[in-house]
Amino acid sequence: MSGSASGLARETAGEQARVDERYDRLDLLRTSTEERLREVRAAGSSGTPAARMERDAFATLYEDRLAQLRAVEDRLVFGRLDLEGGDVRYVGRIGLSDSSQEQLLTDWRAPAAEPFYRATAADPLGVVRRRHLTLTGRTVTALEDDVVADGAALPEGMVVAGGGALMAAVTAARTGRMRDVVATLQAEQDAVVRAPLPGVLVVQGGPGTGKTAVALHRAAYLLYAHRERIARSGVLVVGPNRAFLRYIDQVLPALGETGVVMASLGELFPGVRATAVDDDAVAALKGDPRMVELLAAAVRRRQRVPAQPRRLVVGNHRVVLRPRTVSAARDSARDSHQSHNAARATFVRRVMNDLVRQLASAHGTRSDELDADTRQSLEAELRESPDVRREVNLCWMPLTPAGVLRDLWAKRDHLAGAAAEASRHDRGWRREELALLAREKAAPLTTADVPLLDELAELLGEDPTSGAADAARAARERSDLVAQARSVLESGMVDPSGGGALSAEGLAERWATDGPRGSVAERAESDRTWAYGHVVVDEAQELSVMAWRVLARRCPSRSMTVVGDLAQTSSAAGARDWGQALAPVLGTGTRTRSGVDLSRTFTLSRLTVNYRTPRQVMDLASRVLEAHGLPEEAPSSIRDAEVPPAAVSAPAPAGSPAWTAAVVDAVRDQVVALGAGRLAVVAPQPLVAGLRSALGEALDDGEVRSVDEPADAAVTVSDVTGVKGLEFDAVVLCEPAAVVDASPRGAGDLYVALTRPTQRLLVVSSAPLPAGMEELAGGLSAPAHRHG
Ligand SMILES: Nc1ncnc2c1ncn2[C@@H]1O[C@H](COP(=O)(O)OP(=O)(O)OP(=O)(O)O)[C@@H](O)[C@H]1O
Repeated sequence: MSGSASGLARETAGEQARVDERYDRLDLLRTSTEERLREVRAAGSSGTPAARMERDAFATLYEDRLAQLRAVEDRLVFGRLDLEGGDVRYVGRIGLSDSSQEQLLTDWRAPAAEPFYRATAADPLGVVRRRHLTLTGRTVTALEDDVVADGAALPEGMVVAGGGALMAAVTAARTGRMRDVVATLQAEQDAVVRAPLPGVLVVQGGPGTGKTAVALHRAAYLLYAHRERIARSGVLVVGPNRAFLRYIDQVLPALGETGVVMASLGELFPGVRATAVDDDAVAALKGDPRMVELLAAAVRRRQRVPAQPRRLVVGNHRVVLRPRTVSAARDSARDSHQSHNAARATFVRRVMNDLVRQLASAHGTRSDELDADTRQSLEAELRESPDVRREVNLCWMPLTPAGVLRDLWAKRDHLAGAAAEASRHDRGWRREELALLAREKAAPLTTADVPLLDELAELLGEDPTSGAADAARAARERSDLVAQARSVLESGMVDPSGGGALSAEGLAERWATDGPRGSVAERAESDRTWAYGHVVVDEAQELSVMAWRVLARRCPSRSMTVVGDLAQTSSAAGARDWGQALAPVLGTGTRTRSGVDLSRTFTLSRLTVNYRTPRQVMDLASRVLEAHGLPEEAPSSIRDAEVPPAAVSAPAPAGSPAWTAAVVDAVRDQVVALGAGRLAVVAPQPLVAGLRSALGEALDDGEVRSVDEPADAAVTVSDVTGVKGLEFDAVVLCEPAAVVDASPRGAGDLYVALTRPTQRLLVVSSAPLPAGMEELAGGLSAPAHRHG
C-alpha cells in the first residue's frame, strides 16, 4: 500500500507546515530566553550580595535553558503517531507546547512517546500508523510509515509513505563524532533505555549493536524520568579513554542533557588525569584483588615502631621515645578503626602523654599533679622540639595516596615488605611480579594506578595538608552557596514575566531539584566521596576488580548501567564473566554473621542486531569468534556490504620498506574508492609509528592523524586499543596474525578490529591469515596482481 506521487507531495507539504510551526515555537522560546538573560546580565554586579546571587542563579538557569534550546536544532521533530480515534502526536527531542498549553511536541522520553518505539503489529499500543520524518536542516526531505494496526483498520485516504529512516541512518558516512539515534531507536534498545532505575543492569551485546548509543540515551532518559531522584546527585558516564569520550561527547547535549559527568578511567580520582598506560602484565597486576591487602600492608608499614629507644632533646632537657610506648600508641590508634590520617591524632596523643610525663619529671613536677595550663605549656615545649617533631612523624606521618603509591613502586624494600606482610592474608606475591611493578619515582601515574589511589585514599582518609582536602572543602562551600541560592529563589523571588517553560512554579520546582547547571558536575568531579545517583559504564568488559571497587564507592545505591561485550575483552585484568567481574559491585560473598547472603544480583539484557558492520564483514568476524572459542554469539547485521571484504598479501616482512609501501598503496586506493568518509589503518602496536609517518608523507598534508587527535581526520592510524568503541567507513587491517599473537586476548582484539568498518574492510598481511579468516585467504591477491 502506498500513496500516489501527488498524495505524497501533499503529505510532505502538510508535514512541513507542522514542522515549521514547531520550529517557530522553538525560535520564540529562544528569543524570550535570550531577552531574559540580557536583562539579568544588564543589572550587572550591583545590589546586595543576596540580589547578586539571585541574578547569578537566574543567569545560570537561562544559559542552561538556552543551551538546551540551541542543542535541539538538528532534527527537532522526527516522529508522528496516528492513534486510534484520530489523535495525532508528534515526537521530538524536547517537549513543546503552544501559548495555550496545547502539546505541540512530545519529548521522546515521555511515556506518551513510548509507542513510537514499541508498537508492533502484534501489540499496536493504540497506534494506527507510525511515521518517521527525515529533516535536512528544517526541511522535510523524507517520510517513512509503518502501518502498525491491521491494514484494514486504516482510516480512508490515509497515505502510507515508504523509505528507510533506519537504513539511511546506518549507511550515512561517519563524521568522527557519534550521533544520537533517538529517531530510529529500535524496540530491543528502547527496552534497555527505559528499564527501571534501581539495581545493576548489564547490557551484553556484540559489536555495533548500539550499546554505547543505548547507554547514553538511557542516561538522558533517567535524568528525565527520575529527575527528582537523581538530578541532585548526578549521573556519571565512564568510558575507557579521552578519545572515546570525545567521540561520544555530542550525544547527550543533542538529547538536551548537559549536566552529566563524563570521565575516563584515568580521571576518576579528583586532581589526577592519568593517560599513561602500563604494559598488559603490569596493568593486570595492578587490577588484581590482591592489591587490596598489598596497599593495606603498605599503609600499615608506614606506622612504625623504632627498634631502639630514641633520645630526644627538648630545650635543656632530654626525653626518651620508647618503643613500648610507640607500640601501645599504634595499637590504640589502629583499634580506633579510623583512616590513617584521622587515627594519627590518637597516636600522637598517646605518645605525647608519655613524653609530657617525662618532661614534667625533668622539670621536677609529678605528672599526676599537672594542671591544665602546665600540661599545655609542656606540650607546646615538646611540639617546638625538632627532635620530637621528626621522630613522631617518622613513626606516623600524614600521608597522601600519590606519595604512598610512588614510594611503593620506587622503593624495593617497601614493596617487598608490604608484599610479605600481605601474603599472610592473601595468596602470595611472586618475586617476578614485584619486579614488574617496580618503577622510577618520577614515572607518570598510569590509568591502572588510579583505582589504587582511590583505594589508598580510603585507607588514608583526608590529609588536612593536601590540595585534595582544599578541593573537597571548596566543593562543600560551593554546595552551601548553592543551597543558599536555592533558598533565595524559593523565598519568593520568581520570574516576573512568568509563562511558558520558565513559569514561577516550574522555576521553583527546578531549583529545588537541580541547583544551578554544572554545579552538580563541578561538585561531583572535585569530591572523591561524591555519591552519584546513577553510573553508566561503557566498554565495561575492560575494567579490573580494582576499578570496579572505585565505581562501587562512587555509587552506593548501586543504580548502574553496565554495557560491554565479553568477546571484546582485551585487557588482561578484564572480564570473562559478568557475575565475577561485578562481584565488588554486587558485594558477592557478603554475609551476615548468621550466614545470610547479602550480595545483590544484576539484570542481564542482550542486544542482538549489529547496526554498524555489513553482513559479509560480520560473517568473517563471526568465523574468527568461533575459530578462537571466544565467548558470546556474534550479532546479526542488518545490511549487505557494497564491497565484500578483501585481503592483499604484502610482498615483504611486516615493517620493511616494501611492506610499508604496499600498505600505503592499499590505503591510497581505499581513500580514493571511499571518497568522503573516514578510514582507519589498524596495525599491531610496534608497526603504528612507522606507518603513521609513511602515510603522513604519502598522503595529503594533514590527512593522517592518531586517534588522540581531533576525530575528524580522514585517515587514522592506530593499534586496536585506540579504535575500541569507535567506527570508520573503511578499515585497512594490517597483519591480523600478529594482532592475535600479541597478547593472550589477541583473538578478541582481532574481533574488535574486524568489526570497526561501516562499509569496507581490506586486510594486508605478509603472514598466513589467522584461523577463521581462511576464506579471505583463498581470495588473497598479491599487490602486483591487484594493480596489474
Ligand atoms: N537504532 C539505531 N538507529 C540508527 N543507528 C544506530 C542504532 N543503533 C545503533 N546505531 C549505530 O550503530 C553504530 C554502532 O553503535 P554503538 O557504537 O553504540 O555500538 P556498540 O555496541 O557500542 O559497538 P562496539 O561494541 O563495537 O563498541 C553507531 O553508528 C550507532 O549510531
